[in-house]
Amino acid sequence: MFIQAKNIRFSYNSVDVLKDVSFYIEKGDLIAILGNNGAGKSTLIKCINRILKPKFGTILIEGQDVEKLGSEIAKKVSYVSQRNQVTRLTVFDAVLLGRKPYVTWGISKKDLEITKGVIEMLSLQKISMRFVDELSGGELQKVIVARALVQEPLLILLDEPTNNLDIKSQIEVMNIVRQIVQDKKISALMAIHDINLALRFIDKFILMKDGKIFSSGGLEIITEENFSEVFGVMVKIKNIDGRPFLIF
Ligand SMILES: Nc1ncnc2c1ncn2[C@@H]1O[C@H](COP(=O)(O)OP(=O)(O)OP(=O)(O)O)[C@@H](O)[C@H]1O
Repeated sequence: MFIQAKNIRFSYNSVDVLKDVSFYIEKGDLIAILGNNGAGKSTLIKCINRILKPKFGTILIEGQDVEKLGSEIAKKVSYVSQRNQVTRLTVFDAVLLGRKPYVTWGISKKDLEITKGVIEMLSLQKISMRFVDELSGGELQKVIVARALVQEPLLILLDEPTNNLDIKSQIEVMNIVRQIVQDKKISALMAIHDINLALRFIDKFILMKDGKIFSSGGLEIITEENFSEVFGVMVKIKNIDGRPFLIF
C-alpha cells in the first residue's frame, strides 16, 4: 500500500471533526473526496500533510510515518490549498518556490531545469515572466499546481482546485492533474464540491459525512442511495457518454 491513513481522529477545541477515518491510496490513484460543507474534507487533507496534527491515528507514506518525517514531508507531499496568498513574484519564481524543500546552499541547475520543465508541461511559458498578482484565476491556479509539481511529491493534496474557475479552466486543471498522476505514477487526493466535474474525471471516491467515511471505492459506490444519504437531498444519477452524471 502506497499511502495509508489509520484511525485518524481530530477535534477543533473539543468538537470532534474527524472520527476514526481510515483509508488507503495506491500508486497512480486520483481520488475525489466528496461531502457536504463541514464534513471534514479540508481538515482531513490538512492532517495528511501535518498542517494539523491528528489527536489519534497514523498516516504512512510508503510505510513511513509522516509524523517522523519532519520537514522531509515536503519532498513527499505537496498541497494546493483552497485559499492562495499571492505575493508579487513572477510566475517562474512562484513555481521555483516549490523547490524550497530541496534547496540547501542556493538554487541549483536541477531546480531551474525542473521548474522550466513543469512550466512547459503546463504551457505556462508565455506568462512565465508575468507577475502572479496580475493573473486570471485560471492562470493562477495552474501556477499553484505547477508549484506543487516541482516539489516532485509522491502525493498531491488538492483542496477545491477548481473553485472560481470557468469551465475551460476547470477542465484544464482536471486534465493536468489526471495526466500528471498517470505519467509520474504518483497519487492525488482532491476535495471537490463540483460532483459532476469529479464524476467526469475521477474514478475513485471517498464519500464523507459528519467526519466519517460513509463509503469509499470506485464507480460502484456512485449510487442514488449513497449520494442522497451523504448530501441529504434526493438525487438521480444518469449515465451520459459512459460516465455517471448527477441530477438534483
Ligand atoms: N480553525 C477551525 N476552528 C474551529 N473549527 C473549525 C476550524 N476549521 C474548520 N472547523 C470546523 O470543522 C468542521 C469541518 O471543517 P472542514 O473545513 O474540514 O470541512 P469541509 O468538509 O472541508 O467543508 P467545506 O466543504 O465547507 O470546505 C466544520 O464544522 C468547521 O466549522
